[in-house]
Amino acid sequence: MHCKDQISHKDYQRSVDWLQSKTQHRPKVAIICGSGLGMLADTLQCQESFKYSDIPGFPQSTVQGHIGRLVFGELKGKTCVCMQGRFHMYEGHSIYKVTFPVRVFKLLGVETLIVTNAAGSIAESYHCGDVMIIRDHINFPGLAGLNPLNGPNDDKFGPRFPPMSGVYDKDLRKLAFDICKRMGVTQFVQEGVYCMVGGPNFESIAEARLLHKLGVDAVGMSTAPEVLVASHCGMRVFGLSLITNKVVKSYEDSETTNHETILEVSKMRSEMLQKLITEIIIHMDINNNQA
Ligand SMILES: O=P(O)(O)O[C@@H]1C[C@H](O)[C@@H](CO)O1
Ligand code: HPA
Repeated sequence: MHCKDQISHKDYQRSVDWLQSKTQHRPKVAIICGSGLGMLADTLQCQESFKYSDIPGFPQSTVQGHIGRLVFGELKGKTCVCMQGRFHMYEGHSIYKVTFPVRVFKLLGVETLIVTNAAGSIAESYHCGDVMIIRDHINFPGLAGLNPLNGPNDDKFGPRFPPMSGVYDKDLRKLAFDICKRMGVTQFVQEGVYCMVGGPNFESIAEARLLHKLGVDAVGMSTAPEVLVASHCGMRVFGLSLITNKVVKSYEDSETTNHETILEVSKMRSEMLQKLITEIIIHMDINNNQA
């Protein structure tokens, strides 16, 4: 990855101009759907959708379970934009391309970003099918210098040295938990630390044990770069991990992880997740339609 891959303000604006010429929707909330979780977009009313391949500057989704469409619409009167499929570095995209849509959302007027992902559990108490409200993250690629904010800082988006404490909005986390109580699903709900690794391989046992020692609750291959860029440009961030598999931490355990099982578990819980996210959006303060 080189800073030469960095994307200019003009390039983000080109994508924004294209989208605004095609849709009247002016979203305040953006949702990034993780592996197998794209069905949420299908529940939007008054939908208008665009294939990534048609949007200037957008890369292509290549992972199964990531459809590759940007869907605009309303959830109970609140205007949203939903990524049916995200980009991962392991697909070969630069980290700037992975986070490209987030800055496009910012320029479209989005104030709140909701990120979802499929993740493996490191915490002993977690089960497959649990939903983890993300309290914080460990960004391994970021710690190693692979950061979407590398290169000359664009002050129009945010400061050179952004803080990363308290990124996952406390009020939205509380709102989500209260909604889970009302939905009667708290037995499936956790709150914890998500760790991003580069992928595309799943973890070795020694790596899984290391993550456990570091206080990681769930591990995945996305989310942190998008959250970083959103937070840098002042967006409010809320994140959910769907626990799709248990990460093997014992040499006696012969179980292995695969993407197909991950997609099956995502499917199983997608309805609950859709309901939860819809309720969160309905109940969050949104300065709707005042672009
Ligand atoms: O986009 P997410 O983070 O939901 O995708 C997860 C991590 C890998 O991309 C893939 C592994 O099955 O699912
Ligand atoms: N490890 C990394 N990424 C993942 C996993 C996992 O176990 N499950 C879903 N995404």
